[in-house]
Amino acid sequence: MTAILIDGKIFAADIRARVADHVARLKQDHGLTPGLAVVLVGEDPASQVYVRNKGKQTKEVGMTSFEHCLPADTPEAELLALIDRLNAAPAVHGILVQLPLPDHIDADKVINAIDPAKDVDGFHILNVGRLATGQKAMVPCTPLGCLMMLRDRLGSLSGKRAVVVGRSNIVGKPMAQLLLRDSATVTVAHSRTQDLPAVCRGADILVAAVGRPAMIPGGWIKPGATVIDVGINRVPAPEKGEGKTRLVGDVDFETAVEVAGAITPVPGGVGPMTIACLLANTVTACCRDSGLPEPEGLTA
Ligand SMILES: NC(=O)C1=CN([C@@H]2O[C@H](COP(=O)(O)OP(=O)(O)OC[C@H]3O[C@@H](n4cnc5c(N)ncnc54)[C@H](OP(=O)(O)O)[C@@H]3O)[C@@H](O)[C@H]2O)C=CC1
Ligand SMILES: Nc1nc(=O)c2c([nH]1)NC[C@@H]1CN(c3ccc(C(=O)N[C@@H](CCC(=O)O)C(=O)O)cc3)C=[N+]21
Repeated sequence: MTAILIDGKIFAADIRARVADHVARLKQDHGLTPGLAVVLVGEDPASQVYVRNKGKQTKEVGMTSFEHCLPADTPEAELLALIDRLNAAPAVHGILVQLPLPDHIDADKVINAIDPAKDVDGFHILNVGRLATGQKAMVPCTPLGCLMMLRDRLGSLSGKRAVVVGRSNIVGKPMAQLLLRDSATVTVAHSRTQDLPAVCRGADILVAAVGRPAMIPGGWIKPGATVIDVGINRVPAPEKGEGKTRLVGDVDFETAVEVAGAITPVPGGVGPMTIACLLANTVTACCRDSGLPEPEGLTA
């Protein structure tokens, strides 16, 4: 059996087109342009690439992109002062502070300083609490993208057995909340989970968000399961030449594709959806801010 490939690139392009449509209407009917501010502290090359990509895609859908790249030794107080300014800026509807932050900065403090209405990452404690209690929230982009692909693939998730491997605040926990909200039976596994292979084999829906290259082999997957691979791991690729690397997920794609019913590839799966959902959240934030109807089908 060979799994159906869930193409995140095509899916994300469709979301971006719908976002662009809504942005055009906001401009035409209300003279509004949604704005997204991305803040990067430090010079991590991978993060710089992501920030550049986000800026490019933000402009492509007709929104305004504000980029703030600060040196790695920026004092926490200075970052907090920037967030205050962005909170107060009417042209900024969404704020994203790229994680991880340098060690001398308290990430929780920074995240909770963002106006919850502009928290397009959905990491602010108020949005986390709203999601957990079923109130209208800003939903974290990566889990939101995964949920959209799962709903598209499976229709209803009700009663399905879902296993999320990983319990981070940015992926695993909000993913579990979204699956629970759609009435899946959810198990959250992590580094202390006993007999992880058996836990995974029970999953109709398996979401891998660990950060360990190809750690989940086909033998851990229930035949026909839907597998969402969130992992983004850069590994050496000597076959491409000396010093070259390639991206792999947390799932061992070659063996998993033989067992799963459907699977997301890496790259080209969850990653592009994350950025598309960030743009969607920014439009949603802009509409909520102005008391206008939100775009349909772009929120959880
Ligand atoms: N595609 C995208 O858009 C995005 C991709 N990512 C990628 O997703 C992956 C996960 O990211 P993130 O959630 O931030 O990572 P974290 O490092 O914050 O969390 C990793 C989780 O995996 C668990 N874990 C680690 N080792 C094992 C193991 N051997 N068995 C079972 N569980 C284990 C940890 O358990 P414990 O809590 O017990 O330590 C932890 O809960 C990374 O590869 C990251 O690059 C992240 C964000 C967006
Ligand atoms: N505040 C905050 N919010 C985030 O959402 C956030 C963050 N910090 N820090 C880092 C992680 C990681 N992340 C990715 C987004 C897109 C791709 C992506 O587009 N990946 C492409 C490949 C890109 C490449 O080739 O390098 C793909 O999978 O096809 C990957 C990873 C968002 N994150």
